[in-house]
Amino acid sequence: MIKIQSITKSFHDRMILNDVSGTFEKGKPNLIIGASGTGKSVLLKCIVGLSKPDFGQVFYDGRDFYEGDRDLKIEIRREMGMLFQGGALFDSKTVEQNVMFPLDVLTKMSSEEKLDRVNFCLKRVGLENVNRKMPSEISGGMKKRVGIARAIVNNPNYLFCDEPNSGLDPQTSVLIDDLIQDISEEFDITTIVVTHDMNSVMGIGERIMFIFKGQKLWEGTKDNITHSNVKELDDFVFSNKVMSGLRGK
Ligand SMILES: Nc1ncnc2c1ncn2[C@@H]1O[C@H](COP(=O)(O)OP(=O)(O)OP(=O)(O)O)[C@@H](O)[C@H]1O
Repeated sequence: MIKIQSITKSFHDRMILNDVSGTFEKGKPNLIIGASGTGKSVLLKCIVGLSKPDFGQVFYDGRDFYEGDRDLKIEIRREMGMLFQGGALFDSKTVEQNVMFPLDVLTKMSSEEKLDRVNFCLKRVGLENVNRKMPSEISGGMKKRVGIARAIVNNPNYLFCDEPNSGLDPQTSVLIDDLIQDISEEFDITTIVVTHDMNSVMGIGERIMFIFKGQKLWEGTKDNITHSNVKELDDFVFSNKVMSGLRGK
């Protein structure tokens, strides 16, 4: 479980995050949603340690990340897997080399052990016989799968996905969402997904935190998101044409 407490962050005297608290549970995807520019990515960066909050704490299963010493930070970082926007694969490396990269950097595993683990993860995301392909030779959806395989290759306790569906067609998006959900459950990972995709929200939104102008205005599930009585959330949810149609607008 990840717990955040009173996360506050400004850039050049402009407050981007204002006193955001909450918990992200193990074994499921926890969604952070909100409109563009509302502070979701900054919040994710504060959580993973890429941007230090001006105020507030982040606890990884009780371990205070920012108060911890260098060794604790390294230990927690080793337990993180990240899926970046666009997959962020190394273009000059093969699929196999891309997925193996964290093992090369973070472990002392033998070549055979690394290859076994890479093949296990590629199989888990539904990719086989693509080890020697270059990223330029595979589709956007396959790149995302490779990104997921790389994110889980080192057995993370925590998985962070920033807009995992960007650039994907709706059908492929659903497959990627389902994969993220299944993997979180199967390997008992605390997963945080940043998204503004209502399809994802209605698909895998068992735990949702809604951010509006740097503040947490609501949290709940996909089942109660449509009757929250929070105007800003309604505006966000029903700006989606499908959702608006369901509401009978
Ligand atoms: N390093 C920075 N310096 C100054 N301002 C920043 C910095 N990083 C982010 N911001 C500002 O913080 C605000 C929130 O940005 P953020 O990227 O978190 O939005 P977001 O909700 O993730 O949006 P999107 O869905 O479009 O990615 C924006 O106004 C952005 O310009």
